[in-house]
Amino acid sequence: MTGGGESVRGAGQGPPIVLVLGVSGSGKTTVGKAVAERLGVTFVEGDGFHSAANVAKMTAGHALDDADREPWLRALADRVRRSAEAGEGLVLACSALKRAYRDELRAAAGARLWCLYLALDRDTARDRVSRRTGHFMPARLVDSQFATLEPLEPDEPGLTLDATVGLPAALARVRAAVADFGPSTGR
Ligand SMILES: Nc1ncnc2c1ncn2[C@@H]1O[C@H](COP(=O)(O)OP(=O)(O)OP(=O)(O)O)[C@@H](O)[C@H]1O
Ligand SMILES: O=C(O)[C@H](O)[C@@H](O)[C@H](O)[C@H](O)CO
Repeated sequence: MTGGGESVRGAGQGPPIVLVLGVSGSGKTTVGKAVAERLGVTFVEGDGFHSAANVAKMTAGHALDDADREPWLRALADRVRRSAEAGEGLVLACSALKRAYRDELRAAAGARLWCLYLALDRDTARDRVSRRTGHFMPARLVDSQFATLEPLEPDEPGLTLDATVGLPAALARVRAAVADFGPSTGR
């Protein structure tokens, strides 16, 4: 897999601040929770920071635009900054589809942001989202997610992971990247 190519250790001192990103259905919540448990750090669900208006817009089948995402990203950046300043680790599940969105979160985290990009094909994303129950995101918005997506770039510390590999393999890949982490996160 391609990706930033740096280990989490390369992301700086202290416990990691991991951004799990990708389109809807890529498994950010599923993988992010497992990674947080593995690292022994707090998991934060980015969807929980959307305004009611944003959720209503997506539920009605309309994609968010930059203006809709701006207050959401600001709130997430504040959350990330709080952990960074406290020296705490964090796993944040957040679509972060554009490079500029990730740059905003990276600025809030200082050198400690490490990106786990879950790369998924469109058909699988659509299939997963349409089968999922109890979630506001309609499958017809999956195309807009791909239209907006800017994949992880080589200079962004992190890892690009095939999102179809399954949880055990995903965790093994992350574990390899975080293997050198210190006692505050290692298990
Ligand atoms: N590796 C996987 N293999 C098969 N199914 C998966 C995998 N990862 C997640 N799923 C399933 O795909 C669906 C979407 O997963 P999840 O909710 O974690 O994605 P997400 O990226 O957080 O989505 P969203 O951004 O829409 O909240 C869920 O039903 C989940 O069980
Ligand atoms: O930036 C966005 O378009 C949104 O964050 C979406 O990605 C949704 O929140 C998510 O996919 C729904 O679960």
